[in-house]
Amino acid sequence: MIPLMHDFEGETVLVVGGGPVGARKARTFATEASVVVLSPEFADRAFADAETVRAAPAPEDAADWVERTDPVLVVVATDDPDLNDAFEAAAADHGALVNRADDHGEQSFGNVVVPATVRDDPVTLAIATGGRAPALSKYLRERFEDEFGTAGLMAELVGDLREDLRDRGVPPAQRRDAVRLVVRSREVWKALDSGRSNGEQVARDVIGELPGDQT
Ligand SMILES: C[C@@]1(CC(=O)O)c2cc3[nH]c(cc4nc(cc5[nH]c(cc(n2)[C@H]1CCC(=O)O)[C@@](C)(CC(=O)O)[C@@H]5CCC(=O)O)C(CC(=O)O)=C4CCC(=O)O)c(CCC(=O)O)c3CC(=O)O
Ligand SMILES: NC(=O)C1=CN([C@@H]2O[C@H](COP(=O)(O)OP(=O)(O)OC[C@H]3O[C@@H](n4cnc5c(N)ncnc54)[C@H](O)[C@@H]3O)[C@@H](O)[C@H]2O)C=CC1
Repeated sequence: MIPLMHDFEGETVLVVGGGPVGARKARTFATEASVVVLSPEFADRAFADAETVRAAPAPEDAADWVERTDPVLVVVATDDPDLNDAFEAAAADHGALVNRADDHGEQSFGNVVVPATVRDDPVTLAIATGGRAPALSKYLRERFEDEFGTAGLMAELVGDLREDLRDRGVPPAQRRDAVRLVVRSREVWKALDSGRSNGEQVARDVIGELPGDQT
């Protein structure tokens, strides 16, 4: 499977099933999309600012609910496999993507998997195990969060640096070398722990050491 990024801003995501898993997926997608959670009962969990709709659709009602809510993605997270099948089919008919929380097998076209995600804007790191060991995805996410808590700051710093070097007319090969030096520099990472301006200062020192003729 090949990960791709999807922009859900301004879109609707329908989550079917209000258990702990439905709640987790609702929180994931509510960071960007309008989320509707459809379920007869809701677990005592946070659903972020998702709209919760109390209903217990039967499999034959699935198409109606999908038409009515018009989602680009349907997350199927009930404990009823027949109902999950019906919502998967309705999503496909509607041209929406589908995420089945109860399936770790080979995914057909239009079926997507939700990875564990490290987010430190503008950095996004997605982790998956081909459905084999989601608990490992979670553990690796926690490790990366601990290890690279300043990745977002580094991305901002490097983004500004690239623009600055471009504006100053530095040729592409030298710009690339400079950027590579900065992102690989332990000193810059360390300096970022005490803030952006420290990181920036150390980055400038590191670039100063760049031989002009390096390719
Ligand atoms: C295929 C996939 C489909 C999908 O949901 O997209 C799927 C499927 C299933 N998960 C199951 C179980 C668990 N899932 C988690 C946790 C997460 N599961 C997530 C994704 C995925 N789970 C996709 C594959 C991702 C990959 O490739 O790794 C994460 C990463 C993202 C998210 O869901 O938000 C999130 C961590 C979020 C985070 O913290 O960052 C835990 C850990 C825990 O709860 O502590 C357990 C219990 C331990 C265990 O069973 O391993 C079961 C069995 C259910 C049962 O036995 O009844 C199935 C169904 C099956 O395997 O058939
Ligand atoms: N992908 C993942 O990370 C994981 C997936 N799972 C799978 O996801 C499923 C859901 O997990 P949990 O939330 O822990 O289960 P759960 O049993 O706590 O929640 C199921 C939810 O579905 C709702 N539901 C029942 N009938 C419904 C209907 N007609 N329409 C809409 N909603 C209905 C229930 O009210 C409940 O809120 C499990 O059956 C399991 O197969 C479980 C753990 C992790």
